[in-house]
Amino acid sequence: MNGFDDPAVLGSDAVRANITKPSFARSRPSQAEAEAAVRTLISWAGDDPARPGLLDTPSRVARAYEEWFRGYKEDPVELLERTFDEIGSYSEAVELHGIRFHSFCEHHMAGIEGTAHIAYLPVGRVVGISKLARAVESCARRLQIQERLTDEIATAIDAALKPRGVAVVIEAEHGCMTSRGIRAHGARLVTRRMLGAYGEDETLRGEFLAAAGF
Ligand SMILES: Nc1nc2c(ncn2[C@@H]2O[C@H](COP(=O)(O)OP(=O)(O)OP(=O)(O)O)[C@@H](O)[C@H]2O)c(=O)[nH]1
Ligand SMILES: [Zn+2]
Repeated sequence: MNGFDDPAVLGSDAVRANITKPSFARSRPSQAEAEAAVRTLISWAGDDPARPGLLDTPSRVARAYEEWFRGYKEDPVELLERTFDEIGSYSEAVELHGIRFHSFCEHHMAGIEGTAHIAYLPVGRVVGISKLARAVESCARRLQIQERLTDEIATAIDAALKPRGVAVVIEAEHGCMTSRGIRAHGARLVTRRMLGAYGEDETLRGEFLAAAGF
């Protein structure tokens, strides 16, 4: 089983819709408005946005936001759709481990530093491995909670490749829990999404988790 035949088990249409390029980009404020907002936050933090060292900061922050939130301009499914079908009779798991990423939590806009591990069981085609890492980046460079990030990566792979199964595990440290609040340094959140055969086959799932270091 693959695709969206069973939304209760596999990635749902709602998740699929969320990871495509969002339509709210139409109402995007201007760069001048973004820079004014940064000046407001500098004042709120207690500093003077007019002092020389901070004069260029709003435009730098706006440029940094273009990078940090680049994911809103991308569609991870599109990135994954360039596939190769000359794979002989290969149908074993394809696994990519240790994909480092940087994201932002949607509650505090604090950094999330994490590592993703991915596996899928190809049916007649595979994707270039860099595209798996690009799909992680595309989903991560948005405001996220880790559970949804995990789900979106799995759903994107499932939608693009129609494999027999997809497994995604993410371990990450959340800045909102380490630099503020409870200050639980070193605490890591682990989330996983198992679709198709990975949801059904405990042995397969166990092999993947062991290879991912769990
Ligand atoms: N499940 C989940 N929770 C997250 C994630 N990122 C941040 N959070 C949590 O989101 C919650 C937001 O809770 P609130 O009580 O509204 O915010 P807060 O008062 O700043 O909470 P504290 O962090 O406990 O000070 C916090 O418990 C965060 O730890 C995530 O990716 N997944
Ligand atoms: Zn947070």
